[in-house]
Amino acid sequence: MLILASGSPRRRELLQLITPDFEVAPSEIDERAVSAPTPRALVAALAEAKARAAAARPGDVVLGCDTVVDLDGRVLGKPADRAGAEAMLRAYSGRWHYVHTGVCALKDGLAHGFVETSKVFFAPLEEDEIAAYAATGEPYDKAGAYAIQGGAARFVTRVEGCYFNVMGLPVSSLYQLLRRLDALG
Ligand SMILES: Cc1cn([C@H]2C[C@H](O)[C@@H](COP(=O)(O)OP(=O)(O)OP(=O)(O)O)O2)c(=O)[nH]c1=O
Repeated sequence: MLILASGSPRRRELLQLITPDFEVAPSEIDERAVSAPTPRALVAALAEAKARAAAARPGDVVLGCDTVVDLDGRVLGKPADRAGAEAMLRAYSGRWHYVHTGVCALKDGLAHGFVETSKVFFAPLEEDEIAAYAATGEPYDKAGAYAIQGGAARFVTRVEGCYFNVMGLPVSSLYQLLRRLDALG
């Protein structure tokens, strides 16, 4: 069985685009206990830690994932509060940033993983737009304080790379990996 070790409703929806045959078993890890030299190495390590923390039976393939925004090498995860969310949105105004998602598929104790990177450009934002978006509450459970599939769609003028990767799961690359691991039923 394919197990999605994630509590994210977005990831569940996106995995449905690949296969209906999976179970969801969110794994709780202390993300602050994991460190890495680069944002890409960090999402890879967190994805593997989430996959290894989930309960699995022999033959299962367990999927762990982690998404962060990378602004000039600085990792932006979920904002702590409204001021934090507004500061992140202000920082994206009129420029590119990267979004990295680490994916780890664990099969018989062996980790098969990759990191996918997309580039996102935000239009120049004014203070009233930033405040209004933060006030919707949408940024708080999102890496980097925005949802490209939600209200932040208004701000994103360009995406280079996989759109779904920005939402939390690089659908096409993951499909290829799951096919290779014979995990698609
Ligand atoms: C940038 C961005 C992130 N996100 C979401 C996807 C993820 O749910 C979340 C990234 O946080 P993560 O810590 O990667 O994941 P999570 O805590 O939501 O779920 P789990 O650890 O159980 O797998 O941000 C969007 O939905 N849209 C976006 O545009």
